[in-house]
Amino acid sequence: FMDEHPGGDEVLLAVTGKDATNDFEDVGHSTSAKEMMSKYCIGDIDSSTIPTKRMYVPPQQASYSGKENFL
Ligand code: HEM
Repeated sequence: FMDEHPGGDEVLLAVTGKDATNDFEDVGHSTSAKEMMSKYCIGDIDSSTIPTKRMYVPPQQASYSGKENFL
């Protein structure tokens, strides 16, 4: 989906490994963008497994071997 995302791949990579709900909502995505979500949904998070203490999770960019190799 990164190659197809109209907002580009960098914004998606910046929120890997965390709940990106607020990031998604802050952009003000269109209704059709929200409908696309169901196509890409791989599951729901069991809220009872969410740690009460917030942990900082840095972007998981190290394993991405995409276009930065060509820059
Ligand atoms: C599977 C999840 C996502 C889908 C299906 C999606 C889909 C889209 C679509 C269709 C657009 C074109 C504009 C629109 O129709 O609203 C768009 C634009 C954009 N998206 Fe996403 N998006 C997703 C996740 C995210 C996330 C997590 C972020 C931020 C971290 C993000 C940031 C943006 C930005 C910055 C734009 C450009 C807005 C503009 O130029 O006006 N998107 N996205």
